[in-house]
Amino acid sequence: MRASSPTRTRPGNISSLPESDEEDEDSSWIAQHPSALKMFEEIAESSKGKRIVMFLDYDGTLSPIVEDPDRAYMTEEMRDAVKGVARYFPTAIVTGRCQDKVRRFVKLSGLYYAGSHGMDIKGPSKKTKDNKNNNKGVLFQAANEFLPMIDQVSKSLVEKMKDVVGASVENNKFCVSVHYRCVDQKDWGVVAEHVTSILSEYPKLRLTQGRKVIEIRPTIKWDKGKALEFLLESLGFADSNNVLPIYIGDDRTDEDAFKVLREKGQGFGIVVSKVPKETSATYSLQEPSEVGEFLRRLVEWKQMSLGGR
Ligand SMILES: O=P(O)(O)OC[C@H]1O[C@H](O[C@H]2O[C@H](CO)[C@@H](O)[C@H](O)[C@H]2O)[C@H](O)[C@@H](O)[C@@H]1O
Repeated sequence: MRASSPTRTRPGNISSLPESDEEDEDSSWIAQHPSALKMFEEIAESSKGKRIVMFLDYDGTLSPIVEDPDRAYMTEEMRDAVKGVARYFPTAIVTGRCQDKVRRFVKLSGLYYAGSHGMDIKGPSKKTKDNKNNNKGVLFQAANEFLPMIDQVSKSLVEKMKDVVGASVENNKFCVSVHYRCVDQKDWGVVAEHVTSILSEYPKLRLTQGRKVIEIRPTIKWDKGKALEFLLESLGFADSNNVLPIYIGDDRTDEDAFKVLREKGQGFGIVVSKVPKETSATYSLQEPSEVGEFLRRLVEWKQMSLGGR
């Protein structure tokens, strides 16, 4: 499972190789995926005459990675930055988390939320006369028939992981996450074995991997890339040249969205990573604080272009 964490393309394990090799490698990666902050003017320039649509992953992008998934809070500064962006551009949170949970973390109305890797998409909620949020914003649920199965598999995993110190299971409604960040590395194999043995009874479910997490999800052809396409279409931008989608994410599952943008030749993927890794993103940012800075600059630039409003 070592490879399931963000990977760094390292030379072979020969200890005498000079450190500078690594620096060369880093600098060639950064040349291929330059900082979105350094390239801000170019990005802003290419959006002229186009409508920016912003797609934001949550964990590792808006909130720093922490040990306890239930405490992955975003800062108030980040919340303000996202709120600012959403004031000017349609904005979606696209996450592996279940939609309700990420909504509780982000705490902003007026956004699109695509939870469970895009299998559960809801538009901005509207308040009814009695001031309750209505449900009309539901746009899409890709895998309803899998709900009982996901529930069942989640319960079996909870049971099975009881004997692995540090492992935890998170039910994300249309998918399940098995976390091993806090598991001693010598027991990672046990986690993998438990997951594989349970999954062998569910041929309609598959595994993907994220940052120290194994994700179990339906075999349907749906991912964050499909969610991005779906949202662009819902916003009226299918086959439009007047749109500039920007997707910011840190994880392997975000690569599906980066690939869609690359294949469409439209917009940009921005990967959040401190280390070189294989990616289809165009630009990079090092960490969530830089994501916040990028979002704030976008807002300032938009306000300037509107004459200070
Ligand atoms: O698509 P994302 O929003 O990036 O969600 C992917 C997974 O993110 C969360 O796990 C990750 O963040 C946790 C909190 O920082 C960290 O403890 C864990 O090791 C990371 O993998 C979330 O808890 C998972 O359910 C998501 O699938």
